[in-house]
Amino acid sequence: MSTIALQALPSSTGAAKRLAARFGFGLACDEIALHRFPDGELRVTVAPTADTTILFASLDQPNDKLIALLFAAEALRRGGARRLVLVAPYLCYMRQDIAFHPGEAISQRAMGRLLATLVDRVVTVDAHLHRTSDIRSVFPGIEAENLSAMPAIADALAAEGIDSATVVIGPDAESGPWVSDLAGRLRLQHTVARKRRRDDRSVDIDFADPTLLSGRPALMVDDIVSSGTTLMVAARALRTMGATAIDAVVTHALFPAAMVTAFTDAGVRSIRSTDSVPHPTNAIALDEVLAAALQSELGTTCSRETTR
Ligand SMILES: O=P(O)(O)OC[C@H]1O[C@@H](O)[C@H](O)[C@@H]1O
Repeated sequence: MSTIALQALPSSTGAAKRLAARFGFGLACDEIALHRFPDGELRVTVAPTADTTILFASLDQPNDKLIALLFAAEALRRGGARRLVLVAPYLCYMRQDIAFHPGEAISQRAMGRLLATLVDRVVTVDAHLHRTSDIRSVFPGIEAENLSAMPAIADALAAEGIDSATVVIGPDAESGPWVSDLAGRLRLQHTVARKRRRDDRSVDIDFADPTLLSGRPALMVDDIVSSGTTLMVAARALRTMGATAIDAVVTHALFPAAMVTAFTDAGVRSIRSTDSVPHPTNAIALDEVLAAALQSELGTTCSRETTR
C-alpha cells in the first residue's frame, strides 16, 4: 500500500485543511515551515514525505511562494516523494500568454515550464488561459487540470435564492465561458460586454444592448478582480443602464480588502469570492471540487501518519 501526505504553504493551510477534512479518512495537513533570514532569503522545512504528496499552494502574491515551492519540492523529492501533486487554486502569471510588445516575457509559458520541472501534476481553478485552449499545453510532460468554480458558485447562489429577472454579466469577451456556464446553471439571461484596456487601471466598457438591464438586477461574474478597475467601470455602466442592484461574484479575489468601499461607491451591493485566495469576501468553498479531482490520487493509499 502506498502512502499519501498533504503539505501546505502557511497562507494556504485553511483551505488545505478543509480539503483534508473533505477526504474523510483523517489525512493530516502539515504546514511547510518558512524562515526568513535577515537578508530576505528563505529557509524551507517540510514534514516527512509520502509516496504521493499533495502540495497545496495557492499562488497569489506569488514571487516568494514560488521560491518556497521550488525548495519544498526539492526537499520532498530528496525525502522520497515519488509523486508530487501541486494544488494551486489560483495559478499565477497566466494572463500574459503572448508578448504584447517586443521583448516581453511570456510569463504563462515560463511559469508552466518551471512548475513542470517540480511536480507531476497541477490542479488549478479558473486559470486565466484566454487564448490557450488546453491547460496541458502550458505544462509540458506533466498532467494538468483547470477546474471550474462555476458549479460551486451556482450551488451557493441557488441555495440562497436569486431573482429570476437577474441578468448575469461578463465584463469582457474572456469572461464569456464562465458567464454562459453560470447563467445556464441558474437559468438566467446573460450578456457579455466589450472591454478595451488602456493600462493597468484604466478600461472602457460598453454593452451591445444598453436597454437590457433597465429595471433588472445584475450579477457580475469574473475570474479575477485585481485592481478592481474592471468591476468598478462595469458597475458604473450598469447603474447608468438602470440596473436595480449590482452584485458581483469572482473566483479569485486578488484586490486589497479595503477596496470594497470603492466598489460600494461604484454601485456594487455585494461582492463574494471563492476561497481560492484567503480574503474577507470568501463565501464559496472549493474543497468539494478539489476533492473530486484528487480522488484518483487516493486509490489504495493511506495517510502517512497511519503507516509510521
Ligand atoms: O480590472 P482588474 O481588476 O485589474 O483586472 C481583472 C480583469 O482583468 C482580466 O484579466 C480579468 O479577467 C478581469 O476581467
